[in-house]
Amino acid sequence: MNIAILGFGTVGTGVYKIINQANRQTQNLHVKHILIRKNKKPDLPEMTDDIDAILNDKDVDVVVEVLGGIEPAHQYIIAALKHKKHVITANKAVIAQYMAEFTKVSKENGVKFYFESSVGGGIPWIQGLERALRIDDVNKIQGIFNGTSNFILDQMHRTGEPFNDVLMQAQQLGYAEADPSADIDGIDVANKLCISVDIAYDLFIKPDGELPIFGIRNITEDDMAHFDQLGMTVKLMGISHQVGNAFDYVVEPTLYYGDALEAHTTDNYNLISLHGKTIGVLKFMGQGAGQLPTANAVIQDILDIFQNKEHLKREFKSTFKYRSDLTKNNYIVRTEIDCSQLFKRFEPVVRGDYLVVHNVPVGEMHRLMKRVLQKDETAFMASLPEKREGAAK
Ligand SMILES: NC(=O)C1=CN([C@@H]2O[C@H](COP(=O)(O)OP(=O)(O)OC[C@H]3O[C@@H](n4cnc5c(N)ncnc54)[C@H](OP(=O)(O)O)[C@@H]3O)[C@@H](O)[C@H]2O)C=CC1
Ligand SMILES: N[C@@H](CC=O)C(=O)O
Repeated sequence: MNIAILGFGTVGTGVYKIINQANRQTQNLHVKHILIRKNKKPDLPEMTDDIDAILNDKDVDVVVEVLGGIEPAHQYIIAALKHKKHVITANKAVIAQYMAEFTKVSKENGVKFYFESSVGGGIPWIQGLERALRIDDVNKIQGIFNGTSNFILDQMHRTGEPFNDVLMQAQQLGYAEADPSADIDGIDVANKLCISVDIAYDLFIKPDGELPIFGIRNITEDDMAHFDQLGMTVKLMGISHQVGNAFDYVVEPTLYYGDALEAHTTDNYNLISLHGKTIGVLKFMGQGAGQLPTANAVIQDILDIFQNKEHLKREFKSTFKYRSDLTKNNYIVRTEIDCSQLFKRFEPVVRGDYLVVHNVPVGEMHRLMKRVLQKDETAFMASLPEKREGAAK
């Protein structure tokens, strides 16, 4: 099976390395072309800067898109599908925007479009979700979907190092996006949550407009110490529920008690859960970012194509509507401004430097926090877990 890799950065290099180890079932895979940027000097014989040469090469069976970003990734994926090449991508940003188009064009051309590595890096999450959907409706998804932000929060918690130092380490380790603001501002989680929701509810939604997103850019060492005193650990979560004809989704920092599995998800690991009627809660854990785990998931997709393994068919026929008040949470807020008035409907209680508000519809909380951020751009918030007997809240 002949493969063309578009983009030779962290993931592209990983795919090349694993294929060239030719171990077990990868022995029949062969990298024929690697697309590099124009003006870049090729340092491997497979390298070319000519996308048309790749598209027009009849011997290329699979195109692996790991350029990142929206264009030209979108354009190249569509062109490859139209040239009857199977496409595999790790690029969640482009999938979240164009999942419906990619699905349609791949069907029309009788080729596969697979993207296991785009959500959860090396974790077989898409495959697990698709398997669950063979039997159950999945009506809740919740996950630590971003390796970089998890690495940052975990390192800050364990070592007390400042945010920017830890972010730099995540970049050096190959976990972060080319623009790491996608990791720390929750955009990457939003992309992955939307892809998961697209599959779970058979509903195509884009990560813009109504999806409430609050990232971890503003978290401080003092916040971490405070949460620690409360016996809690903070994680950046993507969460969606579906009830009747409605669904909701949110990306926000969330506190967990020390005995929750989420609290024990360290380093670049992700932990993604689904809920189905007969399976109950199913959790998937593994390295959510990094060269080899991500490349491993890319190659699993290539092997699925090689072995003619079908994935779930998507039709996007559901008519569920987004409801911003489907879930209500308690939240802890840190801001220098007095916002008791703003939150007066939600039983605000001042706890030292923090304000705790109760039973706030998620969409409303994010609208109110936007107003807080206009006056105090350093403000931070996190949702609180269900109260337990005798636990601090
Ligand atoms: N790193 C990870 O852990 C994971 C990454 N992903 C996704 O995989 C994709 C790739 O990520 P990653 O490998 O980390 O990113 P990198 O930035 O390391 O690699 C991308 C490579 O593609 C090159 N490139 C970009 N645009 C073009 C173009 N138009 N023509 C030719 N080459 C181009 C870049 O060149 P240059 O350096 O010159 O810009 C770079 O070498 C992204 O979509 C990312 O979100 C998914 C899961 C995990
Ligand atoms: N930047 C992403 C890479 C994998 O998707 C992350 O940190 O999770």
